[in-house]
Order: sequence, then structure tokens, then C-alpha cells
Amino acid sequence: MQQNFMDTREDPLSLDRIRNVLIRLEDTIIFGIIERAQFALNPRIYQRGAFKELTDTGFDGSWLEWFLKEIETFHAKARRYTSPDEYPFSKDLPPPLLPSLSFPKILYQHPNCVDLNVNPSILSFYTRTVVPRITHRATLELSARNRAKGIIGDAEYEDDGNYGSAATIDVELLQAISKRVHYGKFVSESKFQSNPAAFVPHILRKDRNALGDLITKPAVERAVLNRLGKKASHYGADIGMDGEVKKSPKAVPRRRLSTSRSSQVDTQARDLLKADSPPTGAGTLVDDDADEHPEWKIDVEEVKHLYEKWIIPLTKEVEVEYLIHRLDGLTEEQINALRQQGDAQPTEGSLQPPTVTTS
Ligand SMILES: C=C(O[C@@H]1C=C(C(=O)O)C=C[C@H]1O)C(=O)O
Repeated sequence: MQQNFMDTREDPLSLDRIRNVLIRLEDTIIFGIIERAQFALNPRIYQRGAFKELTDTGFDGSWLEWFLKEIETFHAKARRYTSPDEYPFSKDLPPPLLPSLSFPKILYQHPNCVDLNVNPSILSFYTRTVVPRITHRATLELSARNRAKGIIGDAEYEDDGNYGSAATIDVELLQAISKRVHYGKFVSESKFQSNPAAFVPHILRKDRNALGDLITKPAVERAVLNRLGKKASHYGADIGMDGEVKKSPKAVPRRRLSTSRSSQVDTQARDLLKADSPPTGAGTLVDDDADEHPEWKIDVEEVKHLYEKWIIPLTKEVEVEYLIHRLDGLTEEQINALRQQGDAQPTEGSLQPPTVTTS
């Protein structure tokens, strides 16, 4: 489901509706990972100054940053970044050619909330940590091919030359991750409006930990990770020319394989084939002792790890940062009125409500 902010028939701040957008973005992100996993890391495209052809034009960023700048320049002219859920990675983008659409003001319209943009963190983590992990398999295959040709050392891991394809997919994946993470603002506005009194005391105290506890929903996070595992197993299954799931001999549990890796294969096999075995019995259910397992284009555990260790935590950081500034610019009267809306949970040590200071 794509959030259409111009469609005012439904409540744009319905938490269910917002969560459905996050669920839909899981597909975009998983398929982006599948696409990027086709190519080796190609480390040059993330190194600033690695292409003389680029530095000669006066551009001092990396190949990927150049792709971002060029693509986002066009998208800015097409008014992409006037939408409340789109955040550019590049700076100094041109104004839109068309007048902005009059989107309903859903988020709190203070610059500290509206302009909150964590894309520098997203880009840095993506290039340093995410891309090496999702391209691991293709990079190892490349290095093996290079060694067979007598290329050894760092040169083994240099690249497969797919600079354009890899960067194009990187941009699409970064845009999807950015949208997903910044959707934390809509989540926070929805939660705040549903019970302002619960949030106001912690905001006034700038208590990020208390706000983090308030917005965290462990059951929802567990459901996200569980769904991701199933989606990645299904979407990542390698289907052969015959339309059947490709299978390969089950990895014999070797000492050097971490148990999580071997158990992951079993889990993936069970998840995929259990869910996929048609009632006609045409598919055979592979049990734990089978001697083969389906092949996957991506590592399912990597997808879950990416969300659990990075995308979800960063989304929650955005939620908290948005809330920290949610009272910015309001008068004492407005804040006290919000304090009366909803059912504040008494905060520890809150014998006296904090004096309200509006900056
Ligand atoms: C996005 C939400 O807020 C938090 C972040 C979540 C996530 O990033 O998937 C899930 C649940 C919450 O801990 C939500 O409540 O839906």
C-alpha cells in the first residue's frame, strides 16, 4: 500500500495504515537486496576520488554520491521532495518545475520535525556495513574467479565492472530504506496524537529513554522480523527453468559453519517448503533429515539482521527525535492543554509537574 497523501478519504495518521505502508516497503527493500546481491561489492564506487573522470569534472564525491546527486537533481525538478515522506541524500538540489501539491499538513509543522533528515547516517551505514554483507556471495565468487586467473591479494576483490547497475540499485535501495526510516515521523505523530499526555512530561524533560520505551512495541517488532524471514525465503527462492525451486545438497554441518548458518538453512527450508507445498502434494516437504535444501538468492538471516540491528533501531531514533521537538514553538498554554489530553502514565519522581519552559 502506498501512502497517497492527497487521498483524504482515510485517516492518514491511522497507525494501521502507516504500518501497512511499512509492510509494503519490506517488499521493495527485499527485492532491492536481491537485485544488489547479483553484483560484487565493487568497492571503488563507494570511495571518494576513486574515479579521475569524476574528479576532473569538479565533483569530489564517490561514484554512488554522483549517482545520487544526478538522480535526485532530476527527481527534485519533478517535485519528488515536496512530498512529506521523501528525503533527499544530496544537498543544493534545484527547485521543482511544477508548483508543489498542497499536501495536508499531517506532521507537526516545525522545522525541527519536518526537516529532520537522517540520510547521512543511512548512507554511511549502508556503504560501510550493509552492501558488503548483501554482496558477500557474489564477491566471494568474483574473488575465486580472479584467483583462478592468477589475480591475488586485494585485486581479487576488486570489481566486476558493474558500476552503473550496482549504483542504480544502491540508489533505489537507499531511497526505500530512507522512506521506511523517516516514516517513523508519521508513527510518532500518530502515537502522540492518540495520547499527548503520555508524551508531554518526557518531552519536557528531554528524556529520550522514556520516549523510546513509550514508542517501542516488541510484539510489532517480532511480527516484522517473522514476516521478513518468510518474505525473504519466498522472494529469494531460486526458481529454475522448470518452474521448480532449485535445490542443492544440504550443507553438511561442518565445524566452520556457524550453527546459526546451518540452522538457518533448515529454518529456511522448512519455512519455504512448508508454506509452498501445494495440497496436491506435488511438492515434497523437505524434512530436517533431507539431503538437499532449496537454493536462495539471498541470505534470509542477513535480511532479518539488517532490520533488527539497523532499520528498526534507526526508525525508533527518528521517532524519538521527532517527539523531542514535538512541543517546539508551542506556548505554555498549548502545552498544558496537551498535557490534559489522554491518560498520562505518572512518570517516576513526577511529584511536581515540571515547569514549562517554551524555547
Ligand atoms: C514503527 C513502529 O514503532 C516502533 C518501530 C518498529 C519498526 O521499526 O518496525 C516497530 C514497532 C515499534 O517498536 C510501530 O509502532 O509500528
